Amino acid sequence: MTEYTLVHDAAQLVRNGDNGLDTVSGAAVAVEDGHVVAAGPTDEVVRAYPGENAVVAVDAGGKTVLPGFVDPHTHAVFAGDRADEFTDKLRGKTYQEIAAAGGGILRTVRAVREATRETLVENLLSQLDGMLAHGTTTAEVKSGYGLRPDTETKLLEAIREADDRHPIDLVPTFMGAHAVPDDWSTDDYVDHVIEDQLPVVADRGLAEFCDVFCEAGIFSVEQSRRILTAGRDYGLTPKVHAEEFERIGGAELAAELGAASADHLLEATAADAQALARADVVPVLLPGTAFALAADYADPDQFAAAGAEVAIATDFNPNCFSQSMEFAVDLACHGMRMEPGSAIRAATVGAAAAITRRDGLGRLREGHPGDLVIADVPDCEHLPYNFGVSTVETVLKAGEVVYDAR
Ligand SMILES: N=CN[C@@H](CCC(=O)O)C(=O)O
Ligand SMILES: [Zn+2]
Repeated sequence: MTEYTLVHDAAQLVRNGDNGLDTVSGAAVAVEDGHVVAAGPTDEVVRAYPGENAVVAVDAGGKTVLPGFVDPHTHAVFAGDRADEFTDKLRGKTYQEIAAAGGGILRTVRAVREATRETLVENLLSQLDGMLAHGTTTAEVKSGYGLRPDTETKLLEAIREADDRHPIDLVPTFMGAHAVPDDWSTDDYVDHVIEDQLPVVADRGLAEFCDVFCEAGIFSVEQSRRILTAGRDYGLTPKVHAEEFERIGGAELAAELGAASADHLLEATAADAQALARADVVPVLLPGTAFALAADYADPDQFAAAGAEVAIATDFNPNCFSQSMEFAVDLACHGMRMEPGSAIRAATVGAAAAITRRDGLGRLREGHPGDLVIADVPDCEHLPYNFGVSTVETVLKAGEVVYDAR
């Protein structure tokens, strides 16, 4: 007899179709060998996969079943803490002023350079527990707090080890171009990233994507192009931090290079949105960052109007200290004014596309990964409607219960 997991009698199941959520009421999902083998009305599913023969059967009566969240933009591996900078921001300091005074990214770089690999792994595992408790089953994690070959690889090795030890699937991104270290000219540091960091990262197969903080005063479009093109030559797919504080052309660069995603986009224009959509680059919107910076939110409508599959992410980092995709969905609705269905799609299918997983991750359909969340809400509209609390009750990864708050 085959071994399968059954989740049955859900008040609502979100399957995600080619467009829209494709919901089913009174539904069940069966998962075998890590993949969905049936997802639809409970009576149809249990006819083929009866509860009494299931290895695990979970009654989702009155609750909503949705695909596990994919978080496509995090800086989740770091050491130290910057809570005092949060208070400084509340007192009126800007992100750039804090960075210029020795805080910000370079402060976390100092802490990471002093930390052992084991500490970084333990820190990341503990953050992943928080992410899982809010429904994340796959997450991208960037390096970028090392800024030297040894410390960038230390971060990426920590990501690899945490991936082996934690149920959340991790997708590693090399981001040596996250900031310019003290005592370097930007051009020299760009050469260093290309000549001394990228080859080591690529040779050791430590990353899938290469990202750059393309921003006024950090890396110009031309410098970003050099790094991303070199990364692409090593087989790393480009991603771009684009138009966060100033619009300098990062979105156009992402379109030109066929990047997997362009992220932040607070200052992006409708023309940028169209360029991204034409090039099939996923706009990744980070409502938590705008919330933490008290900045204006990105405008999701301009990306949707251009025909893009929009993604949302936490941007979890010491400046945006939220591990929760549930909160990202809440903010996408309450802050960016996305409708609940659009926000949930952006946190699943859209987010999977942002890490080039367009093969079924983020959908609960036959043949697709059995990663799912059972939320204690009668339908998915209630998930962001009931903001500020966790509605995630149970999480299954590849059909196995990996988190259970019941
Ligand atoms: N904008 C650049 N990088 C991060 C912030 C990292 C940090 O402040 O430590 C971001 O995506 O928001
Ligand atoms: Zn980022």
